[in-house]
Amino acid sequence: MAITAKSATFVHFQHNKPHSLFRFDSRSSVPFSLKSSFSPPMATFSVASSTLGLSETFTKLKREGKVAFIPYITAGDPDLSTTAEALKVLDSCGSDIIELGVPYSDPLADGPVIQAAATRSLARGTNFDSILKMLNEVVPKLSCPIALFTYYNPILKRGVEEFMITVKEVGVHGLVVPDVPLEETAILRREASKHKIELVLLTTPTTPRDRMKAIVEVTEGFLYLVSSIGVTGARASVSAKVQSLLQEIKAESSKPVAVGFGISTPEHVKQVAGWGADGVIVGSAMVKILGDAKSPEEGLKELEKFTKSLKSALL
Ligand SMILES: O=P(O)(O)OC[C@@H](O)[C@@H](O)c1c[nH]c2ccccc12
Repeated sequence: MAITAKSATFVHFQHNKPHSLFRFDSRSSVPFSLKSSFSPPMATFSVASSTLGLSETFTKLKREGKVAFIPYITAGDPDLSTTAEALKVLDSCGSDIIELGVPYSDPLADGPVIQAAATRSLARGTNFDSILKMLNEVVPKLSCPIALFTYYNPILKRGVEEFMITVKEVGVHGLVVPDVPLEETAILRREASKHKIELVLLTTPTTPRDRMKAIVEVTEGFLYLVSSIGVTGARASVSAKVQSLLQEIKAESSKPVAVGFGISTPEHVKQVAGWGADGVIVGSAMVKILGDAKSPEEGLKELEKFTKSLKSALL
């Protein structure tokens, strides 16, 4: 299904107005009535994570002359026990960092595949506490770090400090909040660094250079370079602009840069790594496999095959 501005309700990343990362298609403003699934913490967790953090992972890979493979999946789709197994599959297939999406009722930056996954997951009753409970059990079995992916409002709803404490307790290393504008990251950054959570910020092909520099300055773990405007979703090709964007960013900072949006084949992975990316992020193509499968077992088998095919492009 082609992602059109209307269906996505979201035209492209807004870069010059600080109020939001995203500009909406005026014909379809997204209602902010939240059906969010967050509730106050029910349980406490404590697990010391023995894995490396995000930036340590990139430092290690750089030393080995390798590029990070970073898959994204939506928690609770098709269900949380399958998510737990999928995390182990992705880890065992050589993922270097895993992005785990917290399903949300208004995923503005997501294309149809991930939006549908979030809807299915919420419909099954997935909520933040059940995700934490699953992570508390699975993280100690993983060798790669988890970067939690959530929209801003659920964090605000839970309280920034409480959110950071809780995710740290279950062993999460990183956090990506795609809809928090740079001007509003101060409190997030303060609480994240207090609890040793690496807050990853995003830049896009239309972010002005001075704004990109400010974002690169404060991002932790790595910089997420969005390859193309629009929403998430597998694309036939990755914009060649990424190559010059990577050069521009690397002229400003030695921080690792991982590229996402549209990457869905081994050729894409090889191409983006060849352009100088320190990491390659694949989301929708992974989510689609789990969402389309006739059973969780089939989904996990297909996920393993697909992940190995992409990872082999980096070896
Ligand atoms: O789905 P893609 O096109 O492979 O892009 C990765 C993307 O899914 C993942 O990083 C992500 C999921 N939701 C997001 C919202 C904004 C930016 C990025 C994301």
